[in-house]
Amino acid sequence: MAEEVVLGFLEKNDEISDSGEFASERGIDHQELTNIIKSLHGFRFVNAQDIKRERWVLTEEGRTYAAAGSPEVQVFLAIPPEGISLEELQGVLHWFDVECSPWELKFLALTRKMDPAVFKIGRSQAIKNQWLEMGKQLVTRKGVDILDSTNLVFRLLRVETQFLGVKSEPELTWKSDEFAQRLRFHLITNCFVIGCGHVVLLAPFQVIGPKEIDALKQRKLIAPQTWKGYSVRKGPNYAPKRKKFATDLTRDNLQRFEEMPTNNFVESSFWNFDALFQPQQHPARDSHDTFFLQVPPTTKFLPEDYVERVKRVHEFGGYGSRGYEYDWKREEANKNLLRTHTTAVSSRMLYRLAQEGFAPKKYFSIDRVFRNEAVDRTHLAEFHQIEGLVCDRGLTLGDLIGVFNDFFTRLGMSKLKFKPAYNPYTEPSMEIFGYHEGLKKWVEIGNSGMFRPEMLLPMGLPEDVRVIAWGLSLERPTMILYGIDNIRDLFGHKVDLSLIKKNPLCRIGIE
Ligand SMILES: N[C@@H](Cc1ccccc1)C(=O)O
Repeated sequence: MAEEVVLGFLEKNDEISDSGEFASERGIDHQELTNIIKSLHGFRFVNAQDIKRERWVLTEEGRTYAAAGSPEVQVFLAIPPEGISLEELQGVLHWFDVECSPWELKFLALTRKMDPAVFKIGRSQAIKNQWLEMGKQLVTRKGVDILDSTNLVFRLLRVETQFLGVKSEPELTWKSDEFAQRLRFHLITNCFVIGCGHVVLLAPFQVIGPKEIDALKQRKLIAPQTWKGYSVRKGPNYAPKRKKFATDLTRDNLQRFEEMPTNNFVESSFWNFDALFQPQQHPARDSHDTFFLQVPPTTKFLPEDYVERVKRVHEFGGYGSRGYEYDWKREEANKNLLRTHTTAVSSRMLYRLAQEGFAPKKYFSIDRVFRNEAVDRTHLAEFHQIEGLVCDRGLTLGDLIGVFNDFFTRLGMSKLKFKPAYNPYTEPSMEIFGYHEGLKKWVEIGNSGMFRPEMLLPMGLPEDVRVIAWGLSLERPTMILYGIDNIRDLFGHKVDLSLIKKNPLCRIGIE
């Protein structure tokens, strides 16, 4: 485990001065190490400082040449000593009489079949280098030393060795197997052509000079890249081991809950607000906070008898409540919007459950919601909510607190704070805060409560049924867990694609 390697190293040493070197010396993937460092930093197990370096990396074209040989060498090698016609040359599969092991032969064979584009570049470079005699009928090789040409590949390999931090040949095997194989392949092909293996053997480990870099850059075979890493020291919460948490969502976890259908981002104000006993003059229902739809502006269908009961509870109360004592307007309820919370789906589900006949249920959903918010480091106008609810007879606030303690300790978030809050649809209500070590402040990660009778009873649920419910941000706890201090690094167009490419996929087996 890379995390134990980091913590173990810091137990005996003051500092990891360069995460890149640390990763490559230990055969750890640097991206994986970076994620671990960020997470440890988030929990103040370590202090991490950014390091940035400008590096040259091979472009896709550069990588093909590093793997298959430079185009000019490919062309040169494809020409037999007696010469060849141009047409033939293009499709040639020429064979050199060499003694190689089977995999070496396979590599050699691969390079002989030439792509027409590579052929064109290779031919013009080979002619420019004066390696080829272009007769009317025949193309023949000139008796040349192609050390220069092999250098193209070796220059590329040298860029790569520097990038990998490889300093000598023995290091190669454990630095990168694939790279070592490629290098070996070039040594074989090029040694036998130029017959002076020791010269090229040394070449990859020489530091590449600015002139060579320039030439490679001009041929677009290399490109600059900013490499980001960390230097790491012990943090205030340092311990040689971190308690492990079950962060994976297992099939077993999921099976105990039913997933709510959250595939409609457009919702009516009725299900998003009115059914939740949210009065029509509530500020959240203003266009400053909510995105209303222009087309289509209103919903087509609402269950009429239920709408009537909702109207009555808003206006006059009932079920032991006074209601809000205002004039409830159907037009307000009809307005379409982008749902502001997935609790809109919870209200639909509970209504449906009441129609079907009550049975104890556990529901969850994870999906997108929208709010007309000013975007900053911790806010986006669209984000994801993890919604959950449990309905059964006789549930209490203690059950709700129990669920959170269990849920968040399993996610590895130990510093939690609950604060009394207000929601029109829950009583009591609690906000949940988690401490963000990086931002050095408490961050709200969710909101919760027990649904009010004014919401449940008009639906037709039995009187003793209690519903504990919560809506958590998906992004906030993720930021805390991974030490990310800007939500835009996690979601939206500024996300670093390598984060997506390199992070493991979570797959949940369904039989
Ligand atoms: N809908 C609330 C979360 C919540 C869900 C369920 C009960 C209480 C609160 C929000 O978006 O913040």
